[in-house]
Amino acid sequence: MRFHSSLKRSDRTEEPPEDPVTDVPIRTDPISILASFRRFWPLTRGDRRWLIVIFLCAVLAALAETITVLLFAKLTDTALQSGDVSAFWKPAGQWLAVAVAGAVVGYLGSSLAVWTAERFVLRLRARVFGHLQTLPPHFFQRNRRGDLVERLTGDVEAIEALVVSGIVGAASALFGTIFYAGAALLLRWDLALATFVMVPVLLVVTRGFAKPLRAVSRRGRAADGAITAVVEETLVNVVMTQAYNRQKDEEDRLSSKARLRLRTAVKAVRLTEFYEQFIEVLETLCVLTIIGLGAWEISAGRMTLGQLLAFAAFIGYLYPPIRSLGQLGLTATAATAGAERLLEILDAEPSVTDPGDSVPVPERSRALGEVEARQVFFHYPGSSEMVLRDLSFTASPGELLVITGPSGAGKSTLAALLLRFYDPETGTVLLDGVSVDRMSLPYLRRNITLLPQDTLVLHDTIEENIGCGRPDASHDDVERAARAADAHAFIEALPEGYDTVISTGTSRLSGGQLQRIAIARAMLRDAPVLLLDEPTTGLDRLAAERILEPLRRLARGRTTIVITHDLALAADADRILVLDEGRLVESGTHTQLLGRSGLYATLFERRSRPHNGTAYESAYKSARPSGIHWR
Ligand SMILES: Nc1ncnc2c1ncn2[C@@H]1O[C@H](COP(=O)(O)OP(=O)(O)OP(=O)(O)O)[C@@H](O)[C@H]1O
Repeated sequence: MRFHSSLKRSDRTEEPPEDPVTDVPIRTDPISILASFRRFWPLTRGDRRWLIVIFLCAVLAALAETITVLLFAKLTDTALQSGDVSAFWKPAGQWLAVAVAGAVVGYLGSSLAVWTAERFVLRLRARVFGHLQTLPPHFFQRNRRGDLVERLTGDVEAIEALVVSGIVGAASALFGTIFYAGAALLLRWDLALATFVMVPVLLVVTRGFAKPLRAVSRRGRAADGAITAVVEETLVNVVMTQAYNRQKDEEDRLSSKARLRLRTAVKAVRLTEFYEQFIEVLETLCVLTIIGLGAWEISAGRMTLGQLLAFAAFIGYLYPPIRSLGQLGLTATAATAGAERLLEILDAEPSVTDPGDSVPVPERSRALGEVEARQVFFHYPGSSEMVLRDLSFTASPGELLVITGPSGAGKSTLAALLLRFYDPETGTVLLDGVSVDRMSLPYLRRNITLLPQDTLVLHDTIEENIGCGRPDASHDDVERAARAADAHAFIEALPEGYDTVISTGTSRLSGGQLQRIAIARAMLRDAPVLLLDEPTTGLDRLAAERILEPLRRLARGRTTIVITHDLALAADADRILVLDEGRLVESGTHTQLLGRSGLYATLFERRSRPHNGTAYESAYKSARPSGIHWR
């Protein structure tokens, strides 16, 4: 079987060094503005015609501006200098008409630019979010959730500033530069050339600012990510924070990241402000040069006052677009920091590929539920430790299989392989005799229902939380499933019943009640294979017993694989597999395994006397008749 050995950046064993303050890996291979642009430009597909319209608007707006300056010169030289009021109306009317036309195209261009930019953000966010959801569990173990959230929000917008607003701004600045420079050259090419010497100075200065700004932006983006990560982690663990009086520690943790953000923000502002003021001084120098030269030319009779004012206006107009071109360079530089962070997500590869339509099973059909592992060897990407070794077993349709063993034996890893979050290095996992890597992922996962240790709750109503097991389910279906899961009574007792909104961490429901909601969801889903990962973890014996009856109903007629340390659950399994250090060391029924005096018997013995006594064992024995029986 195929193994994905071509590890991407995020999978490498050798991790890049981390920034000591932001805890974010430092990139050693920064990407260029052009490369960032090329990677994200394809996302503008579909809006390129609007970009052309925006460019046209920019051309027309610059043209309108140029014409108004020429009309202003005409007015000065005719109506103002001669004192002939009748010469005022025509150029004034033309000026107004051109100004209105310029305002209309300006409005159109700006609105379209914002619309296009927002659509780009939407698409990019959807792309990154979509890709994120295909990534394997170990990607999320290595990246802090809050930092990923920041990438999806702040970094996405930074890239928009490069790709859409960037080129729109560049086009508008470029057309402005061409028109105003052209008009200045036409008016007085010699004077114009004399003032243009500032341009190379401007370019050199902009280049000099780009590198330090890029470094400071990268640290700023990383600090934003670190702040979001700390807030997110603190909110998720708020109970622990309060119980351990860690509020001050959490505040300090946030403050250290916020101070870094402050330092980088101040440094960035200082850099850009210094740049701005430097350009202001250059501009003033330029205007003074024009006035000096112009006064000399007027006194020699080679220039009219109107021409001088128009010329000065063109040069004055010329600087903002040149300056914004320079600023765009800085914005683009800052955006590459965001691009690097997003590409770390987009370049991370899913650990499995979906064969999609080339499935060897009828896509709509329901599997029979035979699950098999054949000589499976597996280690996690980026780790050389073999977690599963030569593992083979078969679970027949309808069979109840319990997988147990010491912590770290590889039980949850086996579940991850059955659901194909990973492919084995060698060996095969099969459903109904077909290797799982030959069937589409939706088909495979539709046929296996996972009930994980921590009940997965959507921030939604109970109705939706159960109903998402089968999207076309009616309220009656939901209620039937809830009754079968022994959840109906407590749901009905809630003031808002099935419309009660629940969410992870803030739910009003107990662990056992949440489990029963998850069981109802699984009932609706009605998959032939059921994978239960520690279904009784976190529940006391009474609550555990209470969910066993609905679990038993759920398991009926399905292949059920229960991963558990709770050997009370193992008693009625058709077969128990005992894993140790990734190997299958024992297999048999509860009675057979106890008789062998091997690892299972030892684990059972140890778990039966957790408090220097036999309380658990006697409770277990007495509990058996009431609810521990699966069948
Ligand atoms: N993402 C990962 N990357 C590298 N190693 C991992 C990863 N996840 C788990 N492991 C390692 O794989 C081994 C098996 O872990 P697994 O969670 O499957 O054990 P388990 O039997 O389910 O343990 P427990 O009963 O405590 O849940 C452990 O040594 C663990 O450290």
